[in-house]
Amino acid sequence: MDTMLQVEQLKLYYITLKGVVRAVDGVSFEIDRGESIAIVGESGSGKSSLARAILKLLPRNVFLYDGKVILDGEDISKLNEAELNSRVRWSKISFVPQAAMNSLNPVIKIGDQLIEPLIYHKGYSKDEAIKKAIEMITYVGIPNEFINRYPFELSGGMRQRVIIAMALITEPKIVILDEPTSALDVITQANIMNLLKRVRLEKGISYIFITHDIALASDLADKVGVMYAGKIVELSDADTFYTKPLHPYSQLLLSSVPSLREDKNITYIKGTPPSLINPPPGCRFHPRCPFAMDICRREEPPLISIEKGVYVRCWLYGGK
Ligand SMILES: Nc1ncnc2c1ncn2[C@@H]1O[C@H](COP(=O)(O)OP(=O)(O)OP(=O)(O)O)[C@@H](O)[C@H]1O
Repeated sequence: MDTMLQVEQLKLYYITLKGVVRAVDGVSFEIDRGESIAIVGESGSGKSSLARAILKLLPRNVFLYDGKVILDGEDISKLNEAELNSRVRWSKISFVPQAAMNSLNPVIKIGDQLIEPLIYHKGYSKDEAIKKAIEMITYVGIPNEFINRYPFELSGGMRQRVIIAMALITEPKIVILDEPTSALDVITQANIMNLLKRVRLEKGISYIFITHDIALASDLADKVGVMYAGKIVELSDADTFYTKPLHPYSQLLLSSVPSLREDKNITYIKGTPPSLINPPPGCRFHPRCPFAMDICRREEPPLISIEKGVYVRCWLYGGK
């Protein structure tokens, strides 16, 4: 197949007064052209940090940034800011950060905000950019006269559509969406999900969809990566993941989701996610794991290959 993005042993550590936070600790996965992955996990597991590490959008307190991010054959983790801005960010990968709809500039009209990436990253003239902005805003389901409105004149769902239009306007190959529906009511959430599905189908775009809501992720993803304490603990195709989750953490995550179709017992995951400054030795999940064995407390499990495309980081599946 045609690999679009390959993330290899990516690490992003932060330095703080309390110590080094290992937010992304050796994450690897790949996606083919047009394929999508959902990265799921509890709050604080490192999902947003992973998104920023892929784009090399690093805060000032970085302690370590390491690994490879190979996009369309080029390792973009080695590029400098100027190269990333001119050739990669927006043009090849767009990023919709958490709560992006609230970060639209309140004093600039929607249209002027939409054309910015085209002018700065794609070299469009203003007239060409306006034409494209009108086309895009209509495509995401907003009447074109809204390009002359200010963000406060739009509902939350409309602002999220504007953000999606902005992410798509430069025709990137990959869009990273960090909790794209979490601030919206359920009906608007469903509408935005439908829009994202349509975009995917029509434009053949790849998504990296970051969420703590695994039920939502099931709608969009071909693959699922479960993050726990900075590491991927299960990587699988979506069908296998939702029908036969392997890692005890994945099983607990899935059984904590209520379902309208089945009468099932809802369980919750006891305890809290570990500190990323002093994570537990061995498997980072062992203090919360109902199946923890001796080895889990001592040695970190490797990512074990179960079948093609299905990996799990758990001693229950072999090893020593
Ligand atoms: N700049 C930073 N400096 C220090 N620690 C940070 C920084 N950014 C994030 N962290 C810490 O890194 C860990 C991972 O955070 P991150 O936001 O990546 O997780 P997340 O899974 O996306 O969580 P959420 O869903 O709540 O956003 C957390 O412990 C967080 O407090």
